[in-house]
Amino acid sequence: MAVPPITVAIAHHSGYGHTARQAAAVAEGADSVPGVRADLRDVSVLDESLWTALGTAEAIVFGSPTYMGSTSAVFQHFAEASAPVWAERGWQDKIAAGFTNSAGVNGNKDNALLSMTVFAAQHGMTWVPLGLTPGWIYSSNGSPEDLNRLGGFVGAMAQSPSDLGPEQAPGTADLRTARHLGERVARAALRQALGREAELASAVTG
Ligand SMILES: Cc1cc2nc3c(=O)[nH]c(=O)nc-3n(C[C@H](O)[C@H](O)[C@H](O)COP(=O)(O)O)c2cc1C
Repeated sequence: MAVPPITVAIAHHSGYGHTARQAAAVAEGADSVPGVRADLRDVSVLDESLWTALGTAEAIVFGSPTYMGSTSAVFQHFAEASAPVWAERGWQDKIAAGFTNSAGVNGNKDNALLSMTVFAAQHGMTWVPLGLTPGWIYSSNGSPEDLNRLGGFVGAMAQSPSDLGPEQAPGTADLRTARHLGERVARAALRQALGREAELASAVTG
Protein backbone atom coordinates (compact mmCIF):
# COMPACT_ATOMS: atom_id res chain seq x y z
CA MET A 1 0.00 0.00 0.00
CA ALA A 2 1.47 3.36 -1.02
CA VAL A 3 1.07 6.64 0.85
CA PRO A 4 2.26 10.02 -0.44
CA PRO A 5 5.59 11.15 1.03
CA ILE A 6 4.97 12.12 4.62
CA THR A 7 6.60 14.82 6.68
CA VAL A 8 8.24 14.77 10.08
CA ALA A 9 8.48 18.36 11.34
CA ILE A 10 11.19 19.21 13.84
CA ALA A 11 9.80 22.19 15.77
CA HIS A 12 12.69 23.50 17.79
CA HIS A 13 14.33 26.48 19.44
CA SER A 14 18.04 27.04 19.94
CA GLY A 15 19.44 30.16 21.59
CA TYR A 16 23.09 29.68 20.65
CA GLY A 17 23.13 26.89 18.05
CA HIS A 18 23.79 23.73 20.12
CA THR A 19 20.23 22.43 20.11
CA ALA A 20 20.02 23.36 16.42
CA ARG A 21 22.78 20.80 15.76
CA GLN A 22 20.77 18.19 17.65
CA ALA A 23 17.71 19.17 15.60
CA ALA A 24 19.66 18.72 12.36
CA ALA A 25 20.66 15.21 13.49
CA VAL A 26 17.00 14.36 14.20
CA ALA A 27 16.17 15.61 10.69
CA GLU A 28 18.94 13.50 9.17
CA GLY A 29 17.51 10.41 10.87
CA ALA A 30 13.98 11.14 9.66
CA ASP A 31 15.21 11.81 6.12
CA SER A 32 16.98 8.44 6.07
CA VAL A 33 13.62 6.62 5.97
CA PRO A 34 12.32 6.22 2.38
CA GLY A 35 8.98 7.96 1.88
CA VAL A 36 9.61 10.44 4.70
CA ARG A 37 10.78 14.05 4.45
CA ALA A 38 12.13 16.02 7.40
CA ASP A 39 11.05 19.65 7.80
CA LEU A 40 13.23 21.65 10.21
CA ARG A 41 11.28 24.52 11.76
CA ASP A 42 12.55 27.23 14.10
CA VAL A 43 9.74 28.05 16.54
CA SER A 44 11.13 31.49 17.33
CA VAL A 45 9.39 32.61 14.11
CA LEU A 46 5.65 32.19 14.64
CA ASP A 47 4.39 32.78 11.11
CA GLU A 48 1.72 31.22 8.92
CA SER A 49 4.27 29.01 7.22
CA LEU A 50 5.16 27.39 10.59
CA TRP A 51 1.54 26.59 11.50
CA THR A 52 0.82 25.23 8.01
CA ALA A 53 3.93 23.02 8.11
CA LEU A 54 3.04 21.65 11.54
CA GLY A 55 -0.60 21.17 10.55
CA THR A 56 0.31 19.02 7.56
CA ALA A 57 3.08 16.98 9.20
CA GLU A 58 2.37 13.38 10.21
CA ALA A 59 4.69 13.79 13.19
CA ILE A 60 6.15 16.70 15.16
CA VAL A 61 9.38 16.32 17.10
CA PHE A 62 9.70 19.08 19.69
CA GLY A 63 13.14 20.35 20.65
CA SER A 64 14.41 22.94 23.11
CA PRO A 65 17.50 23.67 25.16
CA THR A 66 16.99 23.13 28.88
CA TYR A 67 16.97 26.61 30.40
CA MET A 68 16.40 26.99 34.14
CA GLY A 69 15.39 23.35 34.33
CA SER A 70 12.67 23.43 31.71
CA THR A 71 12.04 24.32 28.07
CA SER A 72 13.19 27.77 26.99
CA ALA A 73 10.89 30.78 27.22
CA VAL A 74 10.89 30.96 23.41
CA PHE A 75 9.71 27.35 23.19
CA GLN A 76 7.07 27.98 25.84
CA HIS A 77 5.90 31.06 23.93
CA PHE A 78 5.45 28.81 20.88
CA ALA A 79 3.57 26.25 23.03
CA GLU A 80 1.18 28.92 24.28
CA ALA A 81 0.76 30.35 20.78
CA SER A 82 -0.48 26.91 19.68
CA ALA A 83 -3.69 27.41 21.72
CA PRO A 84 -5.86 28.05 18.62
CA VAL A 85 -4.58 24.76 17.13
CA TRP A 86 -5.34 23.08 20.49
CA ALA A 87 -8.91 24.42 20.36
CA GLU A 88 -9.45 23.03 16.85
CA ARG A 89 -7.72 19.72 17.77
CA GLY A 90 -5.41 20.39 14.84
CA TRP A 91 -2.64 18.05 16.02
CA GLN A 92 -4.90 15.32 17.45
CA ASP A 93 -3.39 11.84 16.88
CA LYS A 94 -0.21 13.14 15.27
CA ILE A 95 2.95 11.37 16.39
CA ALA A 96 5.06 13.42 18.85
CA ALA A 97 8.53 13.08 20.35
CA GLY A 98 11.09 15.36 21.95
CA PHE A 99 14.73 16.20 22.52
CA THR A 100 16.69 18.58 24.68
CA ASN A 101 20.27 19.73 25.14
CA SER A 102 21.93 21.45 28.07
CA ALA A 103 25.29 22.17 29.67
CA GLY A 104 24.94 19.91 32.69
CA VAL A 105 25.16 16.13 32.37
CA ASN A 106 21.85 16.12 34.23
CA GLY A 107 20.90 19.82 34.29
CA ASN A 108 17.22 18.82 34.78
CA LYS A 109 16.85 17.80 31.13
CA ASP A 110 14.16 15.30 32.16
CA ASN A 111 11.92 18.12 33.29
CA ALA A 112 12.17 19.80 29.87
CA LEU A 113 11.28 16.54 28.14
CA LEU A 114 8.41 15.87 30.52
CA SER A 115 6.97 19.32 29.88
CA MET A 116 7.00 18.45 26.15
CA THR A 117 5.06 15.22 26.85
CA VAL A 118 2.42 17.20 28.73
CA PHE A 119 2.26 19.71 25.86
CA ALA A 120 1.83 16.85 23.35
CA ALA A 121 -0.83 15.20 25.54
CA GLN A 122 -2.75 18.48 25.71
CA HIS A 123 -2.87 18.35 21.92
CA GLY A 124 -4.01 14.68 21.94
CA MET A 125 -0.81 13.53 20.26
CA THR A 126 0.78 10.06 20.52
CA TRP A 127 4.18 10.23 22.24
CA VAL A 128 7.02 8.07 20.90
CA PRO A 129 9.80 7.61 23.50
CA LEU A 130 13.46 7.17 22.62
CA GLY A 131 13.26 3.36 22.73
CA LEU A 132 16.87 2.75 23.75
CA THR A 133 18.38 1.22 26.85
CA PRO A 134 20.77 3.53 28.70
CA GLY A 135 24.37 3.68 27.57
CA TRP A 136 27.59 4.61 29.39
CA ILE A 137 27.98 4.46 33.21
CA TYR A 138 24.94 2.11 33.32
CA SER A 139 27.34 -0.81 33.09
CA SER A 140 31.04 -1.10 34.02
CA ASN A 141 32.11 -1.66 30.41
CA GLY A 142 30.21 1.38 29.04
CA SER A 143 31.78 4.03 26.84
CA PRO A 144 31.01 7.76 26.46
CA GLU A 145 30.55 6.98 22.77
CA ASP A 146 27.57 4.72 23.57
CA LEU A 147 24.26 5.51 21.95
CA ASN A 148 22.02 7.13 24.59
CA ARG A 149 25.06 7.67 26.84
CA LEU A 150 22.96 10.04 29.00
CA GLY A 151 20.36 7.34 29.64
CA GLY A 152 17.15 9.13 28.63
CA PHE A 153 13.92 7.22 28.09
CA VAL A 154 11.35 9.93 27.36
CA GLY A 155 13.33 11.55 24.55
CA ALA A 156 16.81 12.27 23.20
CA MET A 157 19.24 14.06 25.49
CA ALA A 158 22.43 15.90 24.58
CA GLN A 159 25.06 17.71 26.59
CA SER A 160 27.04 20.74 25.43
CA PRO A 161 29.71 21.94 27.88
CA SER A 162 29.21 25.66 28.37
CA ASP A 163 32.72 26.55 27.16
CA LEU A 164 32.29 24.85 23.76
CA GLY A 165 30.62 26.43 20.75
CA PRO A 166 28.02 24.67 18.60
CA GLU A 167 30.71 23.58 16.12
CA GLN A 168 32.14 21.36 18.91
CA ALA A 169 29.10 20.37 20.97
CA PRO A 170 27.01 18.33 21.38
CA GLY A 171 29.33 15.39 20.70
CA THR A 172 28.94 12.51 18.29
CA ALA A 173 27.25 10.06 20.68
CA ASP A 174 24.49 12.57 21.45
CA LEU A 175 24.08 13.43 17.75
CA ARG A 176 23.78 9.73 16.87
CA THR A 177 21.17 9.40 19.61
CA ALA A 178 19.24 12.31 18.08
CA ARG A 179 19.54 10.70 14.65
CA HIS A 180 18.11 7.49 16.11
CA LEU A 181 15.10 9.41 17.45
CA GLY A 182 14.45 10.98 14.03
CA GLU A 183 14.57 7.62 12.28
CA ARG A 184 12.36 5.98 14.92
CA VAL A 185 9.75 8.74 14.67
CA ALA A 186 9.80 8.56 10.86
CA ARG A 187 9.11 4.81 10.97
CA ALA A 188 6.27 5.31 13.46
CA ALA A 189 4.81 8.07 11.28
CA LEU A 190 5.00 5.86 8.20
CA ARG A 191 3.27 2.99 10.02
CA GLN A 192 0.55 5.37 11.18
CA ALA A 193 -0.03 6.73 7.66
CA LEU A 194 -0.15 3.21 6.19
CA GLY A 195 -2.52 2.06 8.94
CA ARG A 196 -4.86 4.96 8.25
CA GLU A 197 -4.89 4.09 4.52
CA ALA A 198 -5.72 0.47 5.38
CA GLU A 199 -8.47 1.58 7.75
CA LEU A 200 -9.98 3.82 5.07
CA ALA A 201 -9.76 1.05 2.45
CA SER A 202 -11.46 -1.48 4.75
CA ALA A 203 -14.22 1.05 5.53
CA VAL A 204 -14.86 1.44 1.78
CA THR A 205 -14.81 -2.28 0.99
CA GLY A 206 -16.28 -3.53 4.28
C1 LIG B 1 19.05 31.18 30.56
C2 LIG B 1 19.81 29.89 30.58
C3 LIG B 1 19.44 28.88 31.45
C4 LIG B 1 20.12 27.67 31.46
N1 LIG B 1 19.70 26.69 32.30
C5 LIG B 1 20.31 25.48 32.27
C6 LIG B 1 19.83 24.40 33.07
O1 LIG B 1 18.84 24.51 33.79
N2 LIG B 1 20.51 23.24 33.01
C7 LIG B 1 21.63 23.08 32.27
O2 LIG B 1 22.21 22.01 32.29
N3 LIG B 1 22.08 24.06 31.44
C8 LIG B 1 21.43 25.24 31.43
N4 LIG B 1 21.84 26.24 30.58
C9 LIG B 1 22.89 25.95 29.60
C10 LIG B 1 22.29 25.63 28.22
O3 LIG B 1 21.32 24.60 28.31
C11 LIG B 1 23.37 25.18 27.24
O4 LIG B 1 24.30 26.24 27.08
C12 LIG B 1 22.83 24.75 25.91
O5 LIG B 1 23.85 24.14 25.15
C13 LIG B 1 22.26 25.91 25.11
O6 LIG B 1 21.70 25.42 23.93
P1 LIG B 1 21.45 26.38 22.69
O7 LIG B 1 22.80 26.77 22.15
O8 LIG B 1 20.67 25.57 21.71
O9 LIG B 1 20.68 27.55 23.23
C14 LIG B 1 21.20 27.46 30.57
C15 LIG B 1 21.57 28.48 29.68
C16 LIG B 1 20.89 29.68 29.68
C17 LIG B 1 21.29 30.75 28.69
